[in-house]
Amino acid sequence: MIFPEDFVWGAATASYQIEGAVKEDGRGQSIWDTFSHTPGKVVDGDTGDVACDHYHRYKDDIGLMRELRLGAYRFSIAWPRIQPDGAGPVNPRGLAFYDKLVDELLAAEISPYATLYHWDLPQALEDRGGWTNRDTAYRFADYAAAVHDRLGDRVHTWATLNEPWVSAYLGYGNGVHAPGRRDPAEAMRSAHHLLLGHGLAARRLRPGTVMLVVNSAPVLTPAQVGDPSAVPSEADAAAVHRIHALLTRQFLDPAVHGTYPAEVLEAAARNGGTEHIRDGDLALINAPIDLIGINYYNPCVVESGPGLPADAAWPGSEDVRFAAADAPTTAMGWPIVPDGLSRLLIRLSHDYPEVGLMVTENGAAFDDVVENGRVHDADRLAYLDGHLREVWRAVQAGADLRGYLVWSLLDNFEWAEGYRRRFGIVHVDYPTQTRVLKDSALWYRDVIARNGL
Ligand SMILES: CO[C@H](O)c1c[n+]2c([nH]1)[C@H](O)[C@@H](O)[C@H](O)[C@H]2CO
Repeated sequence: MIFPEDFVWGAATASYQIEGAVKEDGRGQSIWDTFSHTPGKVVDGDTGDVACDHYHRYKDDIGLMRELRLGAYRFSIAWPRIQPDGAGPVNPRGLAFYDKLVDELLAAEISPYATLYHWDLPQALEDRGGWTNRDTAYRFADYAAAVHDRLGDRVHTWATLNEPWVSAYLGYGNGVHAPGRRDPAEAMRSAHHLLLGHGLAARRLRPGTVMLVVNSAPVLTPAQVGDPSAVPSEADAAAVHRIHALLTRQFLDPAVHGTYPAEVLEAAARNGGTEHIRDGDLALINAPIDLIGINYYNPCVVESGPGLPADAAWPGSEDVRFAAADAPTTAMGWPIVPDGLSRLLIRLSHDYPEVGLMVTENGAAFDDVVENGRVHDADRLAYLDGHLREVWRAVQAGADLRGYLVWSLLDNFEWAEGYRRRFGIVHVDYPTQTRVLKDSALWYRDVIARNGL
């Protein structure tokens, strides 16, 4: 299975998950600093205070990327390093870190892909309402412009947001993520303001390549997981359609087509109203973009559940049951369904033919053991192999798929799960910060060298 000649192979990380140095060089506090230091929010009371100490070890980590022959590295920029309070003058020492990071990547012949927002909102903005406050969208666009002004001569691929659904619905809906608020109406307002920030920022990142990164999944009934030809009941089909609208179309329809699905407007009307959606907003959100970044881990399995209330993370999910899939699971409990990725990519290439696609995250957590300086992570290697075969199938089916970025380069701070869940193809021993290339990393290096499987 050989991929197109210009197919991009890379890896992804995010600032709060790997950098550490949370009080260094003028960095301000983020909502994840606040959240992780709040007792009971993160497993084992873990925080990103040190993480992988990437802020100090980035040159060595880029050496590992070069050893793996990565073509691209997707990282995120910590807004609180650039504007400690989320607005106003740029902190030169914060920007200088990314300046050096980018130069080191270019020296290693690795293309820098910068994500501007991967969840570490400056706490000062949260204190003024965070993403429930429309003004935050405008602050985000100013921040994006300041970063682009400094790095845009060398960074040519930009992601505005990482997974606005997660930011809105886990941050403001069920509170599992920072800032830990639990209000469906606030979640829906936040989703809209995140999209507004995306649209305002996208216009200020040209002439770069601009993408919106979304967590997405094929929404399937339990029977469809193993049998794509399974015919759902009318009620189950309606549940699938509605959840696909809430999970994926809520973000891609406005960004690519300048419209909201009716299901989203109906959910908003039942959860706080739609006054936050002002005339002209959708035109602002619908800024031209070049790519949709797809973060895929597993399908979303649903069936009708008459009488069930909406899930707090899913305003509008009344009468829907989120079901288990008949499949093996990762250490996160997520079902392993590789063909879900090809089914998703082919569907999105049909729904949004105007833009290209890139897999910006795919990977798996398994419990790793270091034996004689090696990590034989056969389960992660099998997961990646199975999913890459589906990426290849999607390309053969005509999807305009530009590349694949594995999540993640390094074991890192896995949000509310802390450090107990390891997604890296490189093992990190946190007490010593020793890095070890897992078998999956050595395998991935060979995939890249062959440009295929
Ligand atoms: C349903 O999974 C989401 O799409 C998702 C999974 N993941 C993500 N989003 C985030 O973008 C990463 O920061 C996480 O570390 C990573 C692993 O949990």
